[in-house]
This record gives sequence, structure tokens and C-alpha cells, in this order.
Amino acid sequence: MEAISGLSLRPCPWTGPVADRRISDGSVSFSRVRPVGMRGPKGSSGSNRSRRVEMKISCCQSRNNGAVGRQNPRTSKDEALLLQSKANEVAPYLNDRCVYLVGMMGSGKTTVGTILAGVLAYSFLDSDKLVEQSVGVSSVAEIFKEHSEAFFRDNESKVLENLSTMRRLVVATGGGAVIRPINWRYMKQGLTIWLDVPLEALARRIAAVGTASRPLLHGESGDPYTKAFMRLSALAEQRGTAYANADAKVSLENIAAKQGHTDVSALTPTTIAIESLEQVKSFLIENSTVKNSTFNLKGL
Ligand SMILES: Nc1ncnc2c1ncn2[C@@H]1O[C@H](COP(=O)(O)OP(=O)(O)OP(=O)(O)O)[C@@H](O)[C@H]1O
Ligand SMILES: O=C(O)C1=C[C@@H](O)[C@@H](O)[C@H](O)C1
Repeated sequence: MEAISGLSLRPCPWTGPVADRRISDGSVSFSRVRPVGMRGPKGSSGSNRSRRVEMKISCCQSRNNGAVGRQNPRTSKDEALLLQSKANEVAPYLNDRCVYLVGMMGSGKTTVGTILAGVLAYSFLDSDKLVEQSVGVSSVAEIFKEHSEAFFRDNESKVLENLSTMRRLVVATGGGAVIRPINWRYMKQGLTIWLDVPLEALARRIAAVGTASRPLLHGESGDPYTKAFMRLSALAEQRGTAYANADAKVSLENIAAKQGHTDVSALTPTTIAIESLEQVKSFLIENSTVKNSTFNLKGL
């Protein structure tokens, strides 16, 4: 797994924003003091030495409170406890950095991301939804139709740039966010996890819910499974190894093999969340050995 830039495991003082105010409409207001030299909003003079910047985004504050088991009836109490204990192990070393989930459409970024946010006591955000909000259009499909894919991608990059200064967020990114190198620069301010799901499983999941909300898969004739499978295969080919830039790779095929399953559909989202934390832990250990040999790893 190639790591574009390493993360320091040394506890680092955070200067970014905190989700500091819940607002009644379900959104959260973030604020931070922008240090000198950071680019301000368009039209601002930038002359103050520091200035309070506010960004209001909708999010789902995920506190666990036993919600893991309730979210998924297939989650056993033992699995839920293991998940929480893995999160407790990893949390101090994440040091409030954001977690970005990358992967193809339907790979489970939202499902797994919500669980991770719950056990890490982070807030969950979906970058597609943030793009919709910032453009003022109700769906990604509409943005593609009314504007263009390039317009969507530009706004996606702006959203990721804004998120890159924040903390304590789990972000489900858009499936195509990985294709722009600049987005990696933003996401690498946090920890990135690739959910690697076989195309057949993705096509099955997507066929079950339809392709209407996924403009890059919509519009071809044929049965929903074949249509989704063909388009996903073409996108995967185009994207090549872009997803492999993530710090941690979570391969559903590997988890299934380890657990003696022949089909990844036997894996619960909680199992996948546990493996995600395991892979994050491995990344943090490996990275700290290479980059920071003096760091105390006893807690991991
Ligand atoms: N482990 C799993 N097993 C079976 N179905 C799953 C699993 N994880 C997610 N799903 C289902 O797959 C579909 C896609 O999941 P989800 O929305 O979490 O993916 P996503 O990566 O966020 O997708 P997109 O990028 O298109 O928004 C949903 O219907 C979800 O219920
Ligand atoms: O894989 C992709 O390119 C996309 C995935 C979705 O999450 C949306 O971001 C959009 O439909 C494009």
C-alpha cells in the first residue's frame, strides 16, 4: 500500500476547528481561528492577523450509546464490544484527525463510516451531501444534469479542502474523489481508508437499490445487475490504482477468506468496521516505526 505522505504519530497540537455548536436544524457550526497566511474567503482583505471563520454543515453526530448493535441486527454483543475496544485503542493515536473513507460507489462508506463515527465519538459527514448543499441542488444526479461532472468535481474538491482543516470527523467521500491528486493532499491531512469490495458484490448492492441516484451508472439499458456491473468495471479500469493511495486497505475478500466465508455478503458492516480499525492501527504502527522510532507504541 503506497502512502503518499506519512502521518506523525507524535501527539500534535491541533489548530483546526472543532464542531462547536449544534444547531436545531441538525447541522453543526465549525469555527476556528485562521492563522496568518491562510487563504480567506473570496473578497476578504486578509489583513487581520487572525480571523474567526465559520462553516455550517449538516452532519450526523454519531455517539455510540449502544447504537452499534441496534443499527445492525446481525451484530452480536461480543462483536460490538470488540469494535468499541478497537476504537478505544486507536483513538488516542488518531489524535482527533479526521478519517476519510474512499471506495467505489456502494462500497459501504456511509454504512461503515457511520459505525466508525459512533465508536470514535466523531461526527459523520457525507461529502456528496456537502456538495449538494454548497451548490444548492438537491441531488448529485441533478448537479450532473444541470451542470456537468467537471462542475461537480470542482465543488467536491472545495468541500474536501474545507474539511481538511477540521477534526473529529469521519467522512464518506464520493466514489470518484480519488481521481484528483489535489483531493489526496486534502484527505491526507487525516487518515484514509479504502473499502475494497469485489465488483460483483457492488453491482448486487446497487442493483438492489437502483441506479437513479448514481448518474455515472444510470442510463444504460439492460437488467440492473448487468448494467451496474458493466459500468462499475469500466470505472474501476479507468481509476486503476487510485484507491490504493489510501493509508489503510480493507479488503472484503481477505476478511471473508480469514473467516472462512466464500462470499463477502456474509460480512456484517460491524465486522468491516472492526477490520478498518485493525488496518488503521497497523498503518499507524508501521508509519511510526519508519518515521518516528522514538514514539511510545505501548498503547497499541
Ligand atoms: N456489509 C454490507 N453488506 C451488505 N450490504 C451492505 C453492506 N454495506 C453496505 N451495504 C448496502 O450497500 C448499499 C451501499 O452502501 P453505502 O451507501 O454505505 O455505500 P457508499 O460507499 O456510501 O455508496 P455511495 O458512494 O454510492 O454513496 C446500501 O444499500 C447498504 O445498505
Ligand atoms: O464514483 C463516482 O464517480 C461517483 C460516486 C458518487 O459517490 C458521487 O460522488 C457521484 O455520483 C460520482
